[in-house]
Amino acid sequence: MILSRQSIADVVLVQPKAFGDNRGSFSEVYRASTFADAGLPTVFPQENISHSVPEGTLRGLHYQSPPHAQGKLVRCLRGAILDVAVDIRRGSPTFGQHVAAELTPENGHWLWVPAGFAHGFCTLVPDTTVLYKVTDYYAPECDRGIAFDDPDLAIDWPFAADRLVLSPKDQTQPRLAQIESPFTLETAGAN
Ligand SMILES: Cc1cn([C@H]2C[C@H](O)[C@@H](COP(=O)(O)OP(=O)(O)O[C@H]3O[C@H](C)C(=O)[C@H](O)[C@H]3O)O2)c(=O)[nH]c1=O
Repeated sequence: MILSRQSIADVVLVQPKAFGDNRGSFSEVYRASTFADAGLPTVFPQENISHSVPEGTLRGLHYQSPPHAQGKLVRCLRGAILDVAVDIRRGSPTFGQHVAAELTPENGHWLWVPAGFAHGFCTLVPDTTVLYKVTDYYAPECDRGIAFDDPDLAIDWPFAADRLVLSPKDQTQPRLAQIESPFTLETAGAN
């Protein structure tokens, strides 16, 4: 299992090793000791699966505010996504910058998105299933969002806006400049 810190060092791409043979393959996709050695959390009290039918389904950009901020460990079980993590930690030298990674069952990668980041993905093909482990429980009162098309974020989504499928909530999220992020580099913590 290879853990690679990305252009924003707190975001980590996790690449499990696959053992192939004539039957198919086997991978250890999570090992607490490896995560602990890398300074990543090892307690994920909730796990989510979302299934998106149309290609171009965009879920995000979401985060939970403290006291229920969530780190997310994201993988794609079927189909393909462009997964995006946006640094919203006030005082961070990479505030407003993002990491994007293509996640597929074929590459088997996870993306680790720490608390203090807004998260979203866009499906690249129909019938895409995403599984993600989170470091705190769902708290609807702490559910927050940022506009996927915030020009200050300059995220290069794979489809034009008129081909994207969004929830009503995600069609009306505020821009990052319009909110006061509840996170600072100190409160969100590095990991
Ligand atoms: C997130 C969540 C949602 N729900 C319920 C609330 C709604 O009745 C329904 C759909 O929720 P929502 O439209 O917020 O689902 P997504 O748009 O996929 O939201 C997720 O999308 C992006 C990618 C994220 O990173 C978050 O994990 C999460 O915000 O599931 C729950 O019961 N538990 C949960 O943990």
